[in-house]
Amino acid sequence: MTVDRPLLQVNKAGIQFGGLKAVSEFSMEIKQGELIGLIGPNGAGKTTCFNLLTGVYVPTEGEIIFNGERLNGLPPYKVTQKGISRTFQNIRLFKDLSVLDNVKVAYHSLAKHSILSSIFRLPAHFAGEREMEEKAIEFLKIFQLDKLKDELAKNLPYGQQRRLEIARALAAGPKLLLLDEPAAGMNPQETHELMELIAFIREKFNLTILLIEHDMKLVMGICERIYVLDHGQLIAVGTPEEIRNHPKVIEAYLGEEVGDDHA
Ligand SMILES: Nc1ncnc2c1ncn2[C@@H]1O[C@H](COP(=O)(O)OP(=O)(O)OP(=O)(O)O)[C@@H](O)[C@H]1O
Repeated sequence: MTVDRPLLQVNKAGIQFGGLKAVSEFSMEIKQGELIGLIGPNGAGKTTCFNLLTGVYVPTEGEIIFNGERLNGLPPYKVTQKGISRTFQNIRLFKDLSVLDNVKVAYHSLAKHSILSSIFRLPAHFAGEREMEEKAIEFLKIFQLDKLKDELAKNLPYGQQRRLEIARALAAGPKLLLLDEPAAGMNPQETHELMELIAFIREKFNLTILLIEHDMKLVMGICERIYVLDHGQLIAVGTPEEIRNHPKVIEAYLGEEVGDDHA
């Protein structure tokens, strides 16, 4: 399934906030279909990398090439349109909207019907709405949230909110999905189910996935390659086995467990 061409290429990208180089000379190459992990101790710069990739921050150095196009300077919504979707470390849902509407909002940008037909409520609008709703329910079924479609997002337990956020990110039709600590706050059973779900959606939607995760069992269990950041710098890239035994990684995590449990 993996095709031999980089979908994402990051060349020595970085960003400085005042005097602080939050990330510097960060390079990464991800091929279509890969499932890659991004790890590092607290404050290493992982979320900042996601913010650079998604247009939240404009890099002060280097470049980001996605699908052959330079992304530097594009606003987040354009980056999404280009095919990069994400979830957030602190879940960001429309908490007072229903589960179904949370997914429809994301799907809306892809809907075929025009604004004009929506305003005049032409038949195409209703066909578009119906199509959108059916599609949204399909996504919810994959995440076993379809029976909760009318529930307000804020009423869902934490693990389900995390799954809903992934469903919404997927509904935007990404080629590359960025997951920021998808297992945070989940119990071991939920984490195990999430691992299976990530593997499943990757196959089903022919996705490329980059995930930040502190749960080493999850990272080591599903990622093919892992990038390790420390103090804003890349200190290692390799297979889970290589990373587990990498002296710089062990040093960076000194006092923490880079084994099977939480880091
Ligand atoms: N907008 C900003 N302004 C100033 N400093 C920032 C900004 N965003 C991030 N930083 C700093 O950049 C560094 C990296 O932060 P980042 O959140 O990317 O780390 P992280 O690896 O995701 O950490 P964690 O695992 O704790 O979430 C930190 O020192 C942080 O304070």
